[in-house]
Order: sequence, then structure tokens, then C-alpha cells
Amino acid sequence: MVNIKTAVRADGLTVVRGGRTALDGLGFTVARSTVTGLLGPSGSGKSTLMRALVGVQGGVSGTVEVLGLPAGHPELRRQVGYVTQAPSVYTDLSVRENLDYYAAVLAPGGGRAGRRARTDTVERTLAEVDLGSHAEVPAGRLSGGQLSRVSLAVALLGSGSGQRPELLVLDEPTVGLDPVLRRDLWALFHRLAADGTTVLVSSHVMDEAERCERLLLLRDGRLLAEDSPGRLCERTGAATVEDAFLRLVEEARP
Ligand SMILES: Nc1ncnc2c1ncn2[C@@H]1O[C@H](COP(=O)(O)OP(=O)(O)OP(=O)(O)O)[C@@H](O)[C@H]1O
Repeated sequence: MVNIKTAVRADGLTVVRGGRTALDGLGFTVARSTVTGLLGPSGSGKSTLMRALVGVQGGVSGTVEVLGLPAGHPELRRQVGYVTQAPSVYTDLSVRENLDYYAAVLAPGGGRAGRRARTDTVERTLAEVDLGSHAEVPAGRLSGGQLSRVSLAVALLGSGSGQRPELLVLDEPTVGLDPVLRRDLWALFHRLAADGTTVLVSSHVMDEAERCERLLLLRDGRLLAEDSPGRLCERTGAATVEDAFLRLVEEARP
């Protein structure tokens, strides 16, 4: 039976990449309608884990269930939004044209009502990522931060007809953003979670951990902890998540 409180469930999740074990027997859950942070240093396996969740990673063994279905199940395509570190937008199309295009691919047809629903979704999404004033600018002329917000907007289109994705998987979406944009983006993640979307965000910047309700801490392909930032600090006696992380690394030493 589908557990409606759980968006993601992994058990014994192992990934071998290029002959190396990139993820080693991970077991965790991601609660629905939360902002969950996937934190760990560079190379710890964050992107690999996200790829396994969206079903595009080879060499996976163990169990990975997303919204009660096996990861990568065709039914999940419209329920899961995924933003990689490399933006996949057309640089010669404007921001609005990119969104119109993806909305039409996600929910083609529907006659006049379908077109109206897509236009409304695109307008609302442009406003959400604060790109309304750049809607007519070709994506190739945007800054890195603006470009990553276009990718986020594409993921937010969901089914393309107004329905939000149930799960958003965002690989380091705040890299290179100034502090104001970072703050605004985190506020958007929390608004989305309050509306029922589960947001899984990766970061290698530990100070972003404090902005998450739940954390998965990764190191060398192993899960160091799965907890809320407050509980993590409490149980390790640390003042910050960064300190808690360092203490857990020490504890894990053989
Ligand atoms: N295409 C690939 N082929 C083989 N091994 C890979 C490939 N991409 C990554 N790896 C290895 O898998 C491990 C996990 O990498 P991954 O990209 O998941 O880490 P990450 O935590 O997302 O790092 P970053 O924060 O730098 O993006 C690393 O040891 C890396 O060298």
C-alpha cells in the first residue's frame, strides 16, 4: 500500500559507477510536503542519489520507491520535476518561449482550453521564479542565476496544465546565486512544500542546512545522518550543522 506520508523510500540503495561504489547501501525516507536537504561534500554522491531517484542512473541495486512506485516508473514522469546542475533550456528562445514549449510538450493539445491553461501556468510560474520582467529575453543572454531559475520554472510546470509536480528534485539550485536570490529561492521552496510539493534540494554548503526541515547527510557514498537540523545539533552537542557533520565524521572513523 502507498504510504501517503512518504515521498521517497530507499532501502539498501547501492550504486556502482565506473567500477566504484558511489552509494553504499543507503536506507532513508523523505517525508511528503517537506523541504529536505541532501548535504555532503563534493563527490559524496548527491547527484548520483538524485539520478537514482528520478530513474536515470545505471548500476543501481536495492529498493528505491518514489510516491509508492519504483523509481523511474513512467507514471512518475509528470509527478517528478528534476533540475540538474546543467541547465537544459534553449538559449535562442526567450524565457517565455522556453516555458511555452515545455508546457506544450508536457500537456499537448486540449484545444483552446488547453492553450489557456498552459498560458496561465506559464504566467504563474514566471512570477514564482521572479522572471516576469525577463520573460522576453533570450535565455542565452541571462546570468547563471537567472538561467538556473528558468530550469527551476521548467521543473515547476509539472503536468503543464496547472498541476504541480508532487516531488521536486533540485541538484544544487542555489550555486552561484547572490544571498538575496538564495533567500528568495528558499522561501519559494517552503511555499511549495506548504502547498503539498515535496522538495529535495542538494547542497554542499552546510549553512543551507539550517533552512531545511529534514536533512540527509552524505559522505563518501554513505549516509551519516537522517534528521532535522535541530535534533542533529542536539544529539551531537554541536552548535551548527557543520559542526554536527564534523562530529559525525569523527564518530564514523574506524
Ligand atoms: N560519469 C561518471 N562515471 C563514473 N563515476 C562517476 C561519474 N560521475 C560521478 N562519478 C563518481 O561518483 C561519485 C559521486 O559523484 P556525485 O557526482 O554523485 O557527487 P556529488 O556529491 O554530487 O558531487 P558535487 O557536489 O561535486 O556535484 C564520485 O566519486 C564521482 O567520482
